[in-house]
Amino acid sequence: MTGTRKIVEVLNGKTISPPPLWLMRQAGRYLPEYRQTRAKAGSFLDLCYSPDHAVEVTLQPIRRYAFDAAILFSDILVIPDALKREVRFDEGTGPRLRPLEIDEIRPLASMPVMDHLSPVIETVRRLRRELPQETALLGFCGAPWTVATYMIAGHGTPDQAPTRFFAYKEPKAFAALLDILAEKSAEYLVAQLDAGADAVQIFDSWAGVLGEAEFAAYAVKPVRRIVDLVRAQRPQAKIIAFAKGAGLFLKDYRQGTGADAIGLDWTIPLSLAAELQKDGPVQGNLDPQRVVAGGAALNEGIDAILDALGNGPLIFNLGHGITPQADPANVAALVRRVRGQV
Ligand SMILES: O=C(O)CCc1c2[nH]c(c1CC(=O)O)Cc1[nH]c(c(CC(=O)O)c1CCC(=O)O)Cc1[nH]c(c(CC(=O)O)c1CCC(=O)O)Cc1[nH]c(c(CCC(=O)O)c1CC(=O)O)C2
Repeated sequence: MTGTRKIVEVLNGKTISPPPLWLMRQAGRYLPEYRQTRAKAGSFLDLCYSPDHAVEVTLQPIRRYAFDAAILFSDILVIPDALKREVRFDEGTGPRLRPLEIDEIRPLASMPVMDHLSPVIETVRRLRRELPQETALLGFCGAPWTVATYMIAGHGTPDQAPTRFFAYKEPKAFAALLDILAEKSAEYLVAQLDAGADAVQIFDSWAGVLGEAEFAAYAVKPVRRIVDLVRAQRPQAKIIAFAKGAGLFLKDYRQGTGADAIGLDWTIPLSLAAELQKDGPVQGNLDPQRVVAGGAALNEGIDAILDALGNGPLIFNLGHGITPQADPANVAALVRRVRGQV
């Protein structure tokens, strides 16, 4: 049945017109129905670990927009949470974790994560049963670099300076942390695939702060390790890798990581995107603020992407997650325009 899922077809290199689409963070705060469920669920992580609620919020944008893929409602920080880093999401201030000390790194290797994450895997299983047959189901994890930035600093930071500093001062310990995160993440992705995910995405959302040597060592190498570990167990796995802000470093990113498709943020020129598309599927890359602006800004952004990338293997998406300020009516307009229904 997966043959009829357009996103799986594109991940196999096929050009489909109009392109299939989904949006990062499509289940989220911009939807009133998400906010209602969120209010009932308790904390944000309670929502992530409650299959009933996580299935409900994942399905909400599918009911509204019939996106070609659902993305599992979870978060990249469930891995540190499973590693006992005491992850908390305070209202409006973003995540807080217990900052990692250097001597706490190596013991992480022997910590099991899958018991803690079993409710998320149950959510995947239920979603595959409840989604329309033609709708793909995507799983995901954070890339080791991006997850490490939260574990080292203990919270989000503007340019990940604490982690860049730590990596320069303690390169061996930092490399060990990235290795451990790659192994735990690969185990988590294989479980998502086995539970019914058609493909998985690896989010390296903070790759854009890395210099050339650091991008190779902290972004490409650990993601390649996840891809190799997953493919060693599930050779047919379809993997999307998204390194936000990577710019010209994307030229070697598909080959360097072994990913089937690469996600592009909105700062990637469409001329470069078209070059990258010659090597395989690309995903993106509308500026999420165009969805907030709506009107001509939204339409012009969509048209430029379809003109430049619509004749090759493309999964239409934003260049990063949809923001809470987006108007659901603008998302409906986006879907109609991408599908040529205007
Ligand atoms: O600012 C920071 O560094 C912390 C960011 C943060 C995270 N989870 C968070 C927050 C607070 C917030 O979004 O306000 C907390 C978070 N994660 C999520 C939500 C829901 C929403 O966006 O309104 C929220 C807000 C929760 C709430 O307040 O109700 C859910 C989430 N996180 C994520 C995903 C996967 C995806 O993006 O589609 C998904 C699933 C979305 C879906 O099912 O449609 C992944 C995620 N979580 C996170 C990151 C780090 C980078 C980033 O935020 O963009 C990333 C990767 C990424 O989106 O690029 C960490």
